[in-house]
Amino acid sequence: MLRWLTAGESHGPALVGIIEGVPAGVELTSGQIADALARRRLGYGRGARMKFEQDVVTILGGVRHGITQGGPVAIQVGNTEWPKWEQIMSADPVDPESLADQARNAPLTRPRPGHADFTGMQKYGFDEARPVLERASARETATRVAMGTVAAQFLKHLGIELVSHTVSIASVTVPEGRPLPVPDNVIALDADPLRCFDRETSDAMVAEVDAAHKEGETLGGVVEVLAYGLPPGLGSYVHWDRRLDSRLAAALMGIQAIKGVEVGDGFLTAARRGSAAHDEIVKDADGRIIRTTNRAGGIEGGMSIGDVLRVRAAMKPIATVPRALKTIDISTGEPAKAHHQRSDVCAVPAAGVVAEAMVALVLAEAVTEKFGGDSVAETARNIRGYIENIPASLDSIGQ
Ligand SMILES: Cc1cc2nc3c(=O)[nH]c(=O)nc-3n(C[C@H](O)[C@H](O)[C@H](O)COP(=O)(O)O)c2cc1C
Ligand SMILES: C=C(O[C@@H]1CC(C(=O)O)=C[C@@H](OP(=O)(O)O)[C@H]1O)C(=O)O
Repeated sequence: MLRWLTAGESHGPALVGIIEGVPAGVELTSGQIADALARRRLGYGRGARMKFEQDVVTILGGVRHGITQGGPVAIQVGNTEWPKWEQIMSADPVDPESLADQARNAPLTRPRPGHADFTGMQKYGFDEARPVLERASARETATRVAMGTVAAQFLKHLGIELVSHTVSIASVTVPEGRPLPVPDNVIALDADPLRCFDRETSDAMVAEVDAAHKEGETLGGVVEVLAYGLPPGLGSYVHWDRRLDSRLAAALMGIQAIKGVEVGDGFLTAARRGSAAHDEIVKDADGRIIRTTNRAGGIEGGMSIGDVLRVRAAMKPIATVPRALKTIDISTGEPAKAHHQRSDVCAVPAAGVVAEAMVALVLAEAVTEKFGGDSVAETARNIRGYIENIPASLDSIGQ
């Protein structure tokens, strides 16, 4: 069993994550986690905070000399902005006088539409939005990417690799039918300003972000995560919460600002006729059982089928719109404009990296569930044994 938790606030001293159930023997260094966090900071359209803040990674437990030991892996991601927030976000009580003259401490009484601010105040009994936004902020996704790096390293040992990329920014979309990016494309993808593999589309996306920025607007978009090298049979059809697709959907939907998830061709499939909607089963020249297409995105009956996994997530436009939206000032009861200090114009490329981490975590959990193993060598052996025991009449792997 693999489980994980995150804690920490956007402007607190640090974020922290613990992942439990990672087998021993996985190669993991703080440098790898720092590299993954740097990828999350990429993307044309991200705000000022990405430039002046650093993610400081410390592995607090579970790893020795670059190898997991089988115990919980604890990772701290320090906020370098902490000194400015030390009093406002202090865990221990502070003298209210010491805060009085700091503009930063002004109560946030103009809740921002599209954020957790207003309902969070109602639900938790706060008279301003600071305590809500501190935890609701997507700053927390730094920890998810750190946890996801552990999962991805584990999967890599088993020959499973992930790729994420940007499919659309607002209405600018990669044309249908382009070949999917493969793990070898990752460096080029990360070098693209929007993490989009299609040069022309990427240029159009940059122009779209510039136009939105100029007009005080924000943008959303769609990201896709692909997983290569999965064995057939992760997840199950026997119960709804064991389905791999339902677990992936929940994980992706659990990312701040994600409003839709598709598996494979998703909503497009609903508009097709049955004969053009599924992936027919045939034999190739070597007698191996293959699919003619991958419209299902590598999942049938809630299980991986051994083909490329393909899931998409749709992100809404950033809710802190510079051209501020209407709200009510809770301190006066009067109409007002929502609080706005700064924000990303577009965080879709970063959301792709977060989505990749969430998919890695779901897949790592599904792998440990099916194959177990206290060491990664044992997990790999169990996978090999399973594959070797699939009868020749059902062989879709070509062992
Ligand atoms: C990587 C990432 C960065 C984000 N950056 C911002 C931001 O700078 N400003 C903002 O208002 N929302 C930002 N968001 C989105 C908010 O966190 C999100 O809109 C808010 O939590 C409410 O969305 P929800 O209703 O889906 O929870 C970001 C989301 C992600 C995934
Ligand atoms: C700090 C990060 O993202 C933040 C997510 C976020 C939000 O409202 O979700 C709002 C912004 O923070 P602030 O309101 O302090 O400018 C982003 O910078 C990060 O991703 O590391």
